[in-house]
Amino acid sequence: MGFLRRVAGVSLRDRVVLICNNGEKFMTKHGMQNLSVIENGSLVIGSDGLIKAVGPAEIIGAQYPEASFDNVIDASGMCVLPGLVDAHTHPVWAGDRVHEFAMKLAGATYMDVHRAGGGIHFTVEHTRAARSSELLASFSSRLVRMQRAGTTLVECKSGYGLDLQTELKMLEVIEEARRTLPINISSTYCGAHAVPKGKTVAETTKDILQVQLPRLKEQMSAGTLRVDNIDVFCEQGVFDLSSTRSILQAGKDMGLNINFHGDELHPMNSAQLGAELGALAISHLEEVTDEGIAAMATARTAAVLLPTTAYILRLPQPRARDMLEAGVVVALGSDFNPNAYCCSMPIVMHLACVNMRMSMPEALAAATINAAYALGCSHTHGSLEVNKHGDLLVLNTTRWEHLIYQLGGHQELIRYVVIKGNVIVDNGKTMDL
Ligand SMILES: N=CN[C@@H](CCC(=O)O)C(=O)O
Ligand SMILES: [Zn+2]
Repeated sequence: MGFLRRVAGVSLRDRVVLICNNGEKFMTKHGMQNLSVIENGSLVIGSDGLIKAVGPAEIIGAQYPEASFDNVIDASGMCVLPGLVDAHTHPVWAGDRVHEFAMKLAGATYMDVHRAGGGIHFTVEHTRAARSSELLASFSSRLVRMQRAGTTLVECKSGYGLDLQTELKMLEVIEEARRTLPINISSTYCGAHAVPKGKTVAETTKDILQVQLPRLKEQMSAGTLRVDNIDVFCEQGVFDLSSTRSILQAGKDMGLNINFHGDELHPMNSAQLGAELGALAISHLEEVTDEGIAAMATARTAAVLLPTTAYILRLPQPRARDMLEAGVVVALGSDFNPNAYCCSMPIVMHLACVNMRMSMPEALAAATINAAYALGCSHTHGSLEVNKHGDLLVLNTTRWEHLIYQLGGHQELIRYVVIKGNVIVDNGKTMDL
């Protein structure tokens, strides 16, 4: 047992929700409805932060006497889940947009605000002016909030720079957080988030292809920046299908995963384009067509659904049920951004269940294994299986469904958040349900 010299252990008398137990990289409808759960289980995390064993408590207990552990969590009467995965966020920015929330409540649409020079443009102005240290400070506190709500892996986009200098500043801030904070980060270049004021789509596309992406490539090759995904906001009045195609293809040629915004406010055939380009994921899809759904199912392109956006903007709900029936890999994201200010995946799952008609097991699979798949990380994250990261939540309840059922109750329900075997959040409270 040499490798177990410094072991963090979780010993349980109750339920461990594995999600899946057969090395699945994603789950479709049937699997999502039949999550793998062990009653009275135990789980062992090694000193390298990876899961070493998980199974019935008697078997694991015999293999690993408690004396071999640095840290033992007795989770009797509680339940254990994989850390939540947030597959879509815009968390690096300066300047909030609470004034625009008021405008939208009074009837303005998202595009009304955008065309009037607000929305993304407002945030770009403030983010360009902000120092890296300010961006890092606010970004870090948002990440801490996400961790407290159970997120252990989060996708983080750039996209409030729209010029080389600010896009790099944002990506460097994301990189710094990745190096210094426990939460796992998947980093996305989203230089095509909007067409900057005073520029055309053609000029912007040219700048991205000829200036921004080549510079990114240099920094990635030099090892100074790690970027995982490429994103474009494919939408009427933003990037059309042809500019979206050329930017995504160029990113793919650099080794980035395609993961973009599509079919949100208008049907754009984004889903078909993504499927054709081998996109790992497409987000939003409120306006996806039947053909788009079929194409995504065949290509195994994940649909990252964002219930907060449809809720806040009063959009039609994404067609989660049709996607699940068609065999699409459905994932969830918070879409945290100055328009949709939500750091909580438990709230996102609740909205997905009520507004998009997903069941609680479907929502949990969409916020764990399928969200990890959308980020190309489901071989290491998204379920409690041997050799995956020891990222998990311990809840103050025997029924994990409380995490979704109790709208906004996650702070009291989450007792521990563990990332790679380290306890990151310890709420030390007991509660009455
Ligand atoms: N739709 C485009 N992008 C974001 C909103 C960004 C913003 O409004 O700042 C989204 O996913 O909802
Ligand atoms: Zn977004």
